Amino acid sequence: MSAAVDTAVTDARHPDSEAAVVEIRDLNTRFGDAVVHRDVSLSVRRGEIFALVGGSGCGKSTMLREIIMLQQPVSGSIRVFGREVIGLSDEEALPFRRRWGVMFERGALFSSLTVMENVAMVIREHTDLEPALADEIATLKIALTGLPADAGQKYPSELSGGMRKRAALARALALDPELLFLDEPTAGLDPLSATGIDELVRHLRDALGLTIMMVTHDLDLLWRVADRVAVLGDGRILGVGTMQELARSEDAVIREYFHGPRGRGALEQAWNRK
Ligand SMILES: Nc1ncnc2c1ncn2[C@@H]1O[C@H](COP(=O)(O)OP(=O)(O)OP(=O)(O)O)[C@@H](O)[C@H]1O
Repeated sequence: MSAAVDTAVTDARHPDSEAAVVEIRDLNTRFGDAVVHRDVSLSVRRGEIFALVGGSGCGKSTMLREIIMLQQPVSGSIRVFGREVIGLSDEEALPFRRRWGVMFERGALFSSLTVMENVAMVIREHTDLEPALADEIATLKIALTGLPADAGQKYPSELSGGMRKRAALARALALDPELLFLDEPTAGLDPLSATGIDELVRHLRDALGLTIMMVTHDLDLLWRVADRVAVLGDGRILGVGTMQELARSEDAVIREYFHGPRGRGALEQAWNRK
């Protein structure tokens, strides 16, 4: 591992608590005998786009699910906005759920509702706003994601994959979150649509001052938007740093990830863009 990545790992293990929006310490997760996370520690700082990467089945989505309280780890600490979230009741979890937005891999839109109804539903569920005002806010959120004005009246099945991702993002933004979780935001998209989502993610962070934590396999997305990246493997964090730092790492798994055939292609494109 290079010195730069070493420093970054140390930094992640002893995060600056004040600036950390998500802070994970000594997280252990097991399913039966299968160990998924062993003493994993990392932190996501306010305002950054932080990505979690690693091979299939290494526990990225599980970690996301633990942070958003859909699943419980065996042990460890997960602090969000400075407060421990492990073990909270549904009622105690509600104020947290209002402060973050989540976009799941498959969008998780209700197929029987229009895009507008999907977004407005979240606003109505969590606020006392009049339906007309909830619809107005939903329209704004839909526009914010770059969808055309008529998209609100369409059903998810009438949209392209890229438009569905945008609609899911509009729903994740419904309650003006400070923190956004994205699970594979570009999965299943053609390169052009994926590039549009890359730009949108960065634009939303800059325009709304969001903190974004995402799980992705998309190396182009990582090069384009991630401020810092954590590589998960063998239950541990193998390295944390900028893409430039990680690309210089001597860790065998990280090297394979960044310098294997797919990684090389993305690396070349990243250099060509400079
Ligand atoms: N509820 C569960 N019960 C049992 N095993 C589970 C459960 N959820 C996840 N696992 C296992 O935990 C491991 C990590 O799964 P997870 O979905 O977090 O991986 P991932 O890194 O997100 O993978 P991918 O990149 O393929 O989406 C896998 O071996 C998976 O089979």
